[in-house]
Amino acid sequence: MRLMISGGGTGGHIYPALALIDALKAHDPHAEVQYVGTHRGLENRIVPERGIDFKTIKIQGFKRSISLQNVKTVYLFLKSVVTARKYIKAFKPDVVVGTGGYVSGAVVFAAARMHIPTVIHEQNSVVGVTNKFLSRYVDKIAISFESARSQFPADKVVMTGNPRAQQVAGIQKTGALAQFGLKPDVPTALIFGGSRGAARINAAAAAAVPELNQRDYQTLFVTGQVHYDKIMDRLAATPPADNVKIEPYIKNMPAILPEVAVILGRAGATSIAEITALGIPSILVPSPYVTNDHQTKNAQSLVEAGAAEIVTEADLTATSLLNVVDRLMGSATQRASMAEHARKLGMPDAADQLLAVLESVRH
Ligand SMILES: CC(=O)N[C@H]1[C@@H](OP(=O)(O)OP(=O)(O)OC[C@H]2O[C@@H](n3ccc(=O)[nH]c3=O)[C@H](O)[C@@H]2O)O[C@H](CO)[C@@H](O)[C@@H]1O
Repeated sequence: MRLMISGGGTGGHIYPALALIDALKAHDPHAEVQYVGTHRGLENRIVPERGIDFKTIKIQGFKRSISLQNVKTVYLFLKSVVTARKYIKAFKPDVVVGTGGYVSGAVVFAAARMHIPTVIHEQNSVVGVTNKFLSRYVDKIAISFESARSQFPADKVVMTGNPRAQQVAGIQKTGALAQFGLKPDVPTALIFGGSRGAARINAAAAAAVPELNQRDYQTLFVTGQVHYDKIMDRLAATPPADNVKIEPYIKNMPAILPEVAVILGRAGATSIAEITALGIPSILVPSPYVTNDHQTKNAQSLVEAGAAEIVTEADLTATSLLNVVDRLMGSATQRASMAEHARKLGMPDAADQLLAVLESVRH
């Protein structure tokens, strides 16, 4: 199969695309893949590192208010459709897949207009702007939450789950925490705010470091690349002890996750696919800054199943963070129960399901 895939901006759109590519290559070692992203998004760093053929398009999102910027956005969108057509003509894909982000809008739209089979993958329970726009033009729409179904044309929707779930499911512990100087046999809490880090989670976690230093559990606190220096400056007077490690970004999250006892983090859809595929107890702090508050809805599906707890961003302080993390780290029984409930929501064959959708639309 010749697969062109596009998804950009944040890790939540990129990692599902990479997981699908891995699954395709496992089934068909001769498959050819081209990834189209932007030069500004995280994909520009993550995708070429994996040796995947990577092309870029310049594009920007719409501002919610009427502005001159929107005129520029429309111009850039039309221009990017022209660029996408050029890439498609040269690569000759059998199928074009979009996993979200503005860039996938231009690529998938161009492909649909050229009568090339198209599929989009929606990670969230509330549909993103780009996928909503594309839903009119594409052949099939793969979803990860049942609640997304009614927001798309019914005849196109297939429930597949998030392919990242399959990539992490069943991964065994390898002692990967040792690379950060942590002990593999001591329970570890992972604190991170999605693929880009979250200022409020960082502030609460940084203020909690003097206390975390005293705990008999370990903490791995991932700040997000752009926040790292600021957090380390802030902690100059109260540096982390040996049981607390602070990192800007984790490159190989699938290796780390099976070793984590509890996650405190955002409720991004791809994080949730990982949490449920592996059965990790979680404390979710939904981002209030996303479209239609979709992270709260993502999180609620886990809370209702007894798999997670929610702390709102407004309630998140060093004290509330310590209270909830201490409580879960102190109760192996509660963790085991949450883990079991989380695992029940997991979709460990999601990448195969999505591959089947790709095969079904191929001419
Ligand atoms: C602010 C924002 O717009 N967030 C959206 C974005 O979140 P975001 O990009 O944060 O995505 P998710 O939380 O869904 O996924 C993050 C991904 O990055 C990985 N990771 C994270 C940190 C790290 O150091 N290393 C690493 O590899 C995680 O393992 C995971 O695979 O896309 C999601 C999926 O469409 C949406 O649900 C989120 O609402």
